[in-house]
Amino acid sequence: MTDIDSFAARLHALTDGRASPPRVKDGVMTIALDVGGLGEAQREGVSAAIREGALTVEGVEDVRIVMTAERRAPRIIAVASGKGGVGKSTLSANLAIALQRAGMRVGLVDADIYGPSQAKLMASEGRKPQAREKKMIPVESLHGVPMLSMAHLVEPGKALAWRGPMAGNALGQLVDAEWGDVDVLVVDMPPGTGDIQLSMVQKHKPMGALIVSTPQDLALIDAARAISLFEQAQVPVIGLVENMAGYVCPHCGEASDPFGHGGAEIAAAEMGLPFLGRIPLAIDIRRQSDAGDPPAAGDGPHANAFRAIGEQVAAWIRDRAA
Ligand SMILES: Nc1ncnc2c1ncn2[C@@H]1O[C@H](COP(=O)(O)OP(=O)(O)OP(=O)(O)O)[C@@H](O)[C@H]1O
Repeated sequence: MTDIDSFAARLHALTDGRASPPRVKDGVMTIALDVGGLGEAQREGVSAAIREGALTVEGVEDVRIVMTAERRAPRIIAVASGKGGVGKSTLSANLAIALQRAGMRVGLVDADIYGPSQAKLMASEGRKPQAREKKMIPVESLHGVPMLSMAHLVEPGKALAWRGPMAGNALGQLVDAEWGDVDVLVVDMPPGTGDIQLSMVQKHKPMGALIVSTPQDLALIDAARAISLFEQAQVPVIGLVENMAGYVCPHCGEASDPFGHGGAEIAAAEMGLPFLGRIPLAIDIRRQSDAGDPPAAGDGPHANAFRAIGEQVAAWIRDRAA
């Protein structure tokens, strides 16, 4: 026999937070289950598992599962780094596209309130979000990923002189927008471990975080700081990505490692975290990013590098959401 509290904890894990807290009256346990987005077989599988577990709770003779199709908020995947300029925004944009190509419904939020760059990277500059019932409606990007960034709200080139709480509110508006049937929201975090990052992990509870670093020691020390922020907030770190690894000269073909080689993979192993892959330092990646044409949307070795990372993240999300 199980007690109701331990069953409630198991229920949460079993349903990925889709179930209401269980209530028992006259031997009947009642649970509301949000089945929005679940297929028939998944609904039946989850219901059967709930029923089986519920009947082991002391005093429960029958189980009533009320299915609701309430839309749930998208799951958040935060892309973070300790240091600025290591390629978070580049990875976020390409990850969003790679996840979409892996069959997920993806949205993108630029949480870099003071230095937004996603509108440029995703070719959606100049678009203005509409609002419905006080919620923003994301703008469409050229690549079919709905997105929101401060860049869609403020005039280009204007500096934002906001204090922490205002920036936190702005982030809330971007994240709690009208995301429709989006099931995964990739959030491009600002660098470091300040107010926005705290408000992100505390208020918006990402499902997982991806950490980007360049291979050299200094960047890795900062990455460790970002990892510890997520770990303290009990946000699982999906893994580490090494960016700007290895440079192949487009003229002579000679390979060099301006920022060192393999540092992030070693650091990931030391911290017991998965290493998800490396993205080379390549002029084409910079050029295409500046032109609003993320490599992941095309073909070739760079697209493949982002796709391989996207597939691992998609598998991680599916594992957790199953
Ligand atoms: N793998 C790469 N090869 C070549 N250039 C790259 C690569 N990754 C990123 N860049 C370039 O480096 C610059 C910084 O990248 P990006 O803006 O993605 O970093 P960031 O960590 O988001 O920066 P910030 O801290 O300012 O938000 C950009 O000009 C980008 O095009």
